[in-house]
Amino acid sequence: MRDWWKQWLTNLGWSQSLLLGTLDIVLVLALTYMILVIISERRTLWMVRGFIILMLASALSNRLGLPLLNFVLEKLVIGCAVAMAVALQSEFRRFLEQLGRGEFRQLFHPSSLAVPKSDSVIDEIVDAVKELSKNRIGALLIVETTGPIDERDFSVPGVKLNAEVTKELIQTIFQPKTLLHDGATLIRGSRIIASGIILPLSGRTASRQLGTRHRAAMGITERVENCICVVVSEETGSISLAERGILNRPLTIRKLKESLEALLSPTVDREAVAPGLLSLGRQLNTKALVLVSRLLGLPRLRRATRTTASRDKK
Ligand SMILES: Nc1ncnc2c1ncn2[C@@H]1O[C@H](COP(=O)(O)OP(=O)(O)OP(=O)(O)O)[C@@H](O)[C@H]1O
Repeated sequence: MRDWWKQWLTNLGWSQSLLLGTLDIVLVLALTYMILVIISERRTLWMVRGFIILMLASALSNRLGLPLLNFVLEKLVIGCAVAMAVALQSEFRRFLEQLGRGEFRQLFHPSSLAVPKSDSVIDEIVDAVKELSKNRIGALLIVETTGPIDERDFSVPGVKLNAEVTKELIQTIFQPKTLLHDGATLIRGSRIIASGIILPLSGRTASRQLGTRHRAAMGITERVENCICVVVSEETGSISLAERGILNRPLTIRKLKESLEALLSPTVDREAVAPGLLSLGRQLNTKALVLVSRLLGLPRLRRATRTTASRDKK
């Protein structure tokens, strides 16, 4: 196989280096696209961009023959790589898991942005949490931010509900005498998907006061980046919000509402950085049409491009 490949490349002659060069560029582009898909947040992208700049600077200093600068930059690159591995551990974990499961398509497929939570859904959640906290009823809500969570990330997937999010339903679920009060409840968009979900616990050392409910919230949010958890303590009635394995507590109802609004609305920080391949294709198509219409001065083509652009905006 290897000999055949070598023979084929030799037969190609001068076009061999061109072919390999193109293949090299295509593979690097594919890798870059995959990284953008995995990162999926502009905030994190800046960090990766900074890292790439450092690597380029290190390569440049090597080329220019500046050994001292190169030495410092190389050490900096190694330090940053370790820091990034820690900071992006959930992304790395997801990447390795998808690779291990053989889900290659998902590696190139940006998780579609979830329907932004309407104010009414946030209000229903906040009102329910307020009542639960007042009555010291323990609760654990998982709220999806971008894209659905894979059920396999839960220890036990719970009981499917698929019901509209209302404060009455959330409060009813967590009443201590109901069958579903134990475990977590999953909210996707404006629907309650399931209840009685058992989550993986966080391995991080947390405050001694924190029991399994809080550690479960930390566990799922450090494992899955596209969700947050709202926790109401049964013991104290305090409210906590877990994001990326970090527990913010205690929160007032006002602070919880502000945080939910900030985290669940599609703001700049949560904007996807890698467009879907379809939308990428459509954008390229539009740009090509604009160029052709400008060159040829065709009014119809111009109108067509305007229509495509406005469809994209919608
Ligand atoms: N792995 C888990 N996944 C989902 N829910 C869990 C998990 N472990 C515990 N819980 C929920 O937490 C409850 C037990 O809470 P525990 O007292 O251990 O935690 P806590 O963090 O101290 O919370 P609280 O302040 O409400 O007492 C269980 O009854 C169950 O409903």
